[in-house]
Amino acid sequence: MTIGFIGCGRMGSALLEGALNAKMVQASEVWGYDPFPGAAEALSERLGIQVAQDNRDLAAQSDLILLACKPYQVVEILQEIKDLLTEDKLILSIAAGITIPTMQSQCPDKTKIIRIMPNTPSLITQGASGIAAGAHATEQDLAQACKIMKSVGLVEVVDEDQLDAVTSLSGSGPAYIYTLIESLAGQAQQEGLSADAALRLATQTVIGAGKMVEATGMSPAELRNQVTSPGGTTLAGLEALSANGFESSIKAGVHAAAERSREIARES
Ligand SMILES: NC(=O)C1=CN([C@@H]2O[C@H](COP(=O)(O)OP(=O)(O)OC[C@H]3O[C@@H](n4cnc5c(N)ncnc54)[C@H](O)[C@@H]3O)[C@@H](O)[C@H]2O)C=CC1
Ligand SMILES: O=C(O)[C@@H]1CCC=N1
Repeated sequence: MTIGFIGCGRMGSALLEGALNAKMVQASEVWGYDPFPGAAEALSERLGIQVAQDNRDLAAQSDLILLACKPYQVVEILQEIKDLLTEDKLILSIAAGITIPTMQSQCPDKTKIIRIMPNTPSLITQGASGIAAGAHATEQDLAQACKIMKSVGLVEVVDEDQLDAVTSLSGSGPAYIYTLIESLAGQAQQEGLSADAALRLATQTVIGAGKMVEATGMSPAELRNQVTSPGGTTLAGLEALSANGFESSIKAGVHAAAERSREIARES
């Protein structure tokens, strides 16, 4: 099997490295193309992959073609490689908001397509991705796509219409958490901590709380109760958060991102 990466930017190179680490393929069976000078060449020097001359060369060489370019480039690139898409090839796309029907409409009738919504922690193998298969993709195709994504983190197989929710949660979510860390650390500084210590403590608190949910199997509500003593500091903090709209702000943020994802899909 050969895998080609159309776009060797942040996400493309992370997934490429993940596929190699998972030993799905040898470096000599991986192709990369990126018009940005040196992008694919740098991966070739570091990891030993092959550099394609252009997207057509890459499509001809690859059994599995992973679109890791910007969303607005997907249709144009599929038009460019359309005549090379034989029935055995599998297209994977991580482009936000570009639906399987939109991609299918640019490809030969039976083209196998799988759509993925990853997130940036995939760059450090801590990703959380949603995966949805198109009508012509087989169970084996889905298993291959899952294997690539599992090499960089957690994977949930979903229906395509659930990918907007995945985008609004785990796709955009790292940005919400960075904002949370910034706010926690910023206020702790006001309360007397140094900037560095506040950032370290805020970051580890987010990591530790997430790992508690994962490791204990307890619900977030049960874990919250363990922290909250009657008449204590946590209760005072939680009440102030609630009075200032914490939960409703988060719900509004996730909803706005999901709506924007649906809107981008309609426009594509
Ligand atoms: N950054 C994020 O949080 C997430 C990004 N995505 C999706 O991942 C995709 C890639 O995003 P990033 O890696 O963050 O962007 P990036 O800008 O780092 O990478 C995109 C790459 O595509 C290359 N490119 C431009 N024109 C091309 C062409 N004609 N053929 C081949 N390659 C071409 C660019 O030179 C660039 O290196 C996007 O579609 C985005 O929607 C999905 C989930 C999360
Ligand atoms: O902001 C965006 O549109 C992309 C999709 C998910 C994360 N970044």
